[in-house]
Order: sequence, then structure tokens, then C-alpha cells
Amino acid sequence: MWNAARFAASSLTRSTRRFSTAIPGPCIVHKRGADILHDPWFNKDTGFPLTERDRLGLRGLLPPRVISFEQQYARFMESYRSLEKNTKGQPEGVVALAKWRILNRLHDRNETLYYRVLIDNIQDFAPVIYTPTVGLVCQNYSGLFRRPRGMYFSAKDKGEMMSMIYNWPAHQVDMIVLTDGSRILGLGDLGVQGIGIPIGKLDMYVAAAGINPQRILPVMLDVGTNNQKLLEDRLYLGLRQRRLEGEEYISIVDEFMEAVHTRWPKAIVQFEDFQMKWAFETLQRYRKRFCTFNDDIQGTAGVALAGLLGAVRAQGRPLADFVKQKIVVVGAGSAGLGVLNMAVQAVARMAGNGEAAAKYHFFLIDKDGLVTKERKNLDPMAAPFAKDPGAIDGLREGASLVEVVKKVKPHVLLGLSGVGGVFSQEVLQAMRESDSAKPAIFAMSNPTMNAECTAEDAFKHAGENIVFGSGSPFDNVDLGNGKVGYVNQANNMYLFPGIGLGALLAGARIISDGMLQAASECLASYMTDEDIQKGILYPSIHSIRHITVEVGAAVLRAAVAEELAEGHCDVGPKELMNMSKEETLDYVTRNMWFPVYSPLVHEK
Ligand SMILES: NC(=O)c1ccc[n+]([C@@H]2O[C@H](COP(=O)([O-])OP(=O)(O)OC[C@H]3O[C@@H](n4cnc5c(N)ncnc54)[C@H](O)[C@@H]3O)[C@@H](O)[C@H]2O)c1
Ligand SMILES: O=C(O)C[C@H](O)C(=O)O
Ligand SMILES: [Mg+2]
Repeated sequence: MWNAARFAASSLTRSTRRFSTAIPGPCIVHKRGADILHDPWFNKDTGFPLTERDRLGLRGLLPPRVISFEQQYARFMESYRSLEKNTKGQPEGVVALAKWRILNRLHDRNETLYYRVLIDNIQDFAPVIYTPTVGLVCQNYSGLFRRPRGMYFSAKDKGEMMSMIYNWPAHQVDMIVLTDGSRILGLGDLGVQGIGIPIGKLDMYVAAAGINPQRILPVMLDVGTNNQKLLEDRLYLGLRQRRLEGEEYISIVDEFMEAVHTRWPKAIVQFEDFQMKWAFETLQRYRKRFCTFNDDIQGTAGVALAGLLGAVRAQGRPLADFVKQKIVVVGAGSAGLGVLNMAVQAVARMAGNGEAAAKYHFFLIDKDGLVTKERKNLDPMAAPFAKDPGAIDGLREGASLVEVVKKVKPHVLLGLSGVGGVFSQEVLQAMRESDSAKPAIFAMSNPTMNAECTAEDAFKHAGENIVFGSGSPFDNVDLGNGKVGYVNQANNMYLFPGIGLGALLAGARIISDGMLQAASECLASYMTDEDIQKGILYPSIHSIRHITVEVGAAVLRAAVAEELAEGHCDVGPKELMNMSKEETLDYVTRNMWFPVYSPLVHEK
């Protein structure tokens, strides 16, 4: 499975497959005149051709000159670039929010143009509409709020959701990202302000996976907040009550899931940024009944596993040596435990000798230090990874991170703690004694301020031979003498769009472990040995649309293999089953939405 032929095969198709840019078919619109101009799904601003202005009752509502899509695009990019110039030297947060505002205004006005500039400039714009700026947007949401986006279901809507869901104007919804705002990135409980996360994730679905923006739905389940500052904030837009718990909480989520699947039985629901206890509970509760996954647990695990396997290759070792890697995971939350669970499954598959061996090499640290079997109130989810105290000479319950790193000399140090700077100078320096010739350091917490260390500090203190990944983007590090310390963005954005896309186009009943494993393997095998040797473990974000096609196809084929695929639109399960790998890739590519102005046809 992990062979050179496969790497070569995937790189061969990289440049040859084309995304559909053919002349688009007509788009039926049920409104006319000013209503169209005010609808970002259909609006073309000054781009409406004169004939269309006549047909749709737009004549006189726009200045007479027709501006082409290319001109509109160039004009937007010019204003964006001059904003960049004019804000030079201003505080980072001010610049980031100014950039977000200009993009958000376009999003509110003209989605076709918005998504085209996003796709074409993904490297520049992803950090604005997604991580890390999205974190700042959530923190300031009540002040930034101008227009609603997505749907809001609150604890006050209990009993009403089945009818409320019909208030959403689209006939079809394919992809939903849902949050309750309880653990937004590493920023904690942001209540209703967390809606920025589903919006940012779904923007990535459109940009990377070509999901039609008319078929996405960001959702906030507002069950209150325990953030005292927000509860006291006069401008806070969410429910001013403490979070529901227990039965009261779960009955709200149940009602939402029933309502969604009553209206759109095939809609995929991605759970995002739920606090740990509800993240695991909802995953177990719904994953066998609906087509759903938890991105923080499962998407993150797949991306991290691909990185861990890349780190083995970077050492010039065979993949089978993964079973011998000593891995210290810092953070025993939904993400950290998700990674460990998936890594254990991978070891079990590779070594065939079950999970015991893997757990021996994995070390789990949380806010109270090393997790051992002596831990009081040991969380059942963390229990399988708790060490026997004394298993490693002198390492006791609650041993500090630096003690663990010094004693264990791990091949990999992986942070999902949400705490900025926990990979201190001392910890990073201790990684110089790692048993690996190329130790891997993943500071995966978001946003930037919450990263366990910066890229610069990692290379400075742990040495130039490390491989480095971070959840939020950092620039590559100049190591002098023409040498570069490569920074990988170890972010679940490399998988969740493909998981959703593959599940959608398969018409998958559920999202199985096998489908998630296929996604992770696809990402892991995407990189060439040459890249890996340089320390490049993940594709550049430039190629996110391409990697997403590959991941989508891999997920789809896994769904077919497990007989979970029920087909999509007029492509039935039998046809899916008969598709070759190449045909699957073409099928996925052809079904991705691409932003071009479609001729609008009015229908009453
Ligand atoms: N890069 C990615 O793709 C990605 C994906 C998911 C989550 N994350 C990030 O991971 C972080 C954690 O997410 P989560 O859902 O697991 O959160 P969580 O709240 O469920 O878990 C956080 C864990 O960190 C531990 N912790 C807190 N302080 C610590 C310290 N000083 N030292 C060691 N451990 C400490 C806690 O005990 C807890 O076990 C967040 O910042 C999130 O943004 C990144
Ligand atoms: O949102 C991200 O950038 C990754 C991840 O889902 C997170 O919660 O940090
Ligand atoms: Mg998340």
C-alpha cells in the first residue's frame, strides 16, 4: 500500500487533470429585479450583460457600462493590494480584521466573485477567512456583526426546530458544519460568536472541495455560554444564560439532527469545536445513524497520522518503523486522543501484534503532566494511554513535559494542548537528544498565539535537522547559508474537505473508520520522497483543490468497498462500483463547483 509506484501514480495525475471551466449551464432563479442584486448567490453586480438586465428587470438599476468578470476580479484585487499597502506597519490584528472585512463584504455581495478570488489566491486568503484570523473574528463577532450567515438554533427553539429548518432558503443542502461554540480553536468558550468557525470551514469546502455554496449551511447551536465576560457583555448576541448540560443539552442536539435529516436526508454534518465530552459523546451517538464526523477528533487524527508517517520517511526509514517511533502527545483532549487512537490503529495494522506495542511507545501529557494509571479521576478516553508508573525509569505520575522529553528522547513531539509556548526553550533543547536523526515537532494548536512554539524557536532551539509542522501558518525559516527550515501547516483543512466531498459523491450512509483511514493514507502518500527529504510533509496550500480531489476519490472508493455507497444524483452504487480509480478521480473532478457567471433564467 505504501509503495513508490503509488507515489508516482499520484504525482503523474497531478498536472494532467483539469477542473471544469466549461461554459456553465443556465441557473434558474425565482426572483427578479432588485431582489437579484441583493442576493449574493446570483448577483453579478456590474457584470450583468444587457440582455440579462432586460430579461430580469434589472435595466436602470445598474450603471450602464457592463464590466467583465475579469475586470471585476482585477478591481477587487487592486483594492485588496492597496489595503495591504495602506495598512503596512499597523498592528497585526488591525490589518487582519481589515483584510477579513474587505473579503467579507465581497462574500455578502457577490459569491461567485468571492469564491473565484478565494480559489485563485488561497495561499493569501486562507489565513484571513480561516485560521488564524477566523479566531479573532469570533472573539470580536458581536462588534463585527452586520449580516447573519447560516442558521442559529438556540435552547429557546426547543420543539420548533423541525419547522425552523424550512426557513432556510435553499432547496438542497449537502454539507453542514455545526458548532456549539464551546471550544473555539484554543480560545475556549465563545458561545454564539463561534459561528465564524463553521463559516470559515465551509468556505474551505467551497474553495478546496468545490461544494456548491448554495448547498452549504453553517450552523450555531446556542445552548448558552459559560464565558462570564460574554455573559456580562451588553452587545453579546447569544443567549445570556449558562450552558445547558446533560439531558437538556443532548435533547437539543438530537432535535437538530432529526430536523436536518428530515428535510435533507443525505446532508453530511461535520461537528466542529465542541468541548471534549460532547465531541466524543455526539460522535458515538450519531455516527452509525447519520452521515457525520467530528473534524477535531477524526479529521485532525488523519492529518496528524499522515505527518507522523511522513516523519518516518524523512528519517529515511521504512514505514514499518512507525511501530517503533516514540511519540509524546501534549494535550489529552478531543484532538490529542483522536490522534492517539488513529495512530494505535495504524500500528496495529502494520505490526499485526495489536495495540499493546503501540501504547508502549506513546506518551500522553495533559495540564497535570504525564498521564499514568495512578491519575485520580482518570478520564476513560485517556485511560488506554495511561502509563504504568515507573515504566520508564523514574517517570512518575504528573511528570513535567521537560522531564518526559529528557527521559524518553522521543522521535516526535506533538502538541494539541491549546496552550501557547508550552514547548519552551528547555523542552525544545531537550529534543536535540531525540533518538531520531530528524526529530519531528508538531505545534498543532490554533490560532497562532496558542501554538506550542513558533517555527523560528523550533529550528533555533531544537536544531536545524528537525521537521516542523504547525496548525496555523508560519513562514519558512531562513537558516542562513541558503538553507531553509520548511514549515508544514499541519491542519485538518487537508482532509475535511475531501472527507465531505467523497462521502457526498458516494452517497455514503455513514463515514466509517475505513473511509477516514483511506483519506489519511491518501494524504500521506501524496508527497514525493524528494519533498519529504527536505522536510515537506504536506502539500502546499496552492494545491489544496488537487489534494482534495485525491482524498475525495479515496474516501469514495473506500465507501464503495465497504458497501456504504448508495449513489449520488443519477449515479447509482453499481456505477460507482464499476469505476476505475482514474474514472473515480474524473467523476469527483467533474462534480466540483467552480465559480463562473451562469446565465440566469427566471422562472416563477
Ligand atoms: N491543527 C489542527 O488541525 C487542529 C485540529 C484540532 C484541534 N487543534 C487545536 O488543538 C487544541 C486542543 O484542541 P482539543 O479539542 O483537543 O481541546 P481540549 O480542550 O479537548 O483539550 C486540551 C487538552 O490540553 C491539555 N492541556 C491544557 N494545558 C496544558 C498544558 N499546559 N500542558 C499540557 N497539556 C495541557 C488539557 O488538559 C486537555 O487535555 C486547540 O488549540 C485546537 O485549536 C488543532
Ligand atoms: O480550525 C482549525 O484551523 C483546525 C481545528 O479544527 C481547530 O479546531 O483548531
Ligand atoms: Mg476545529
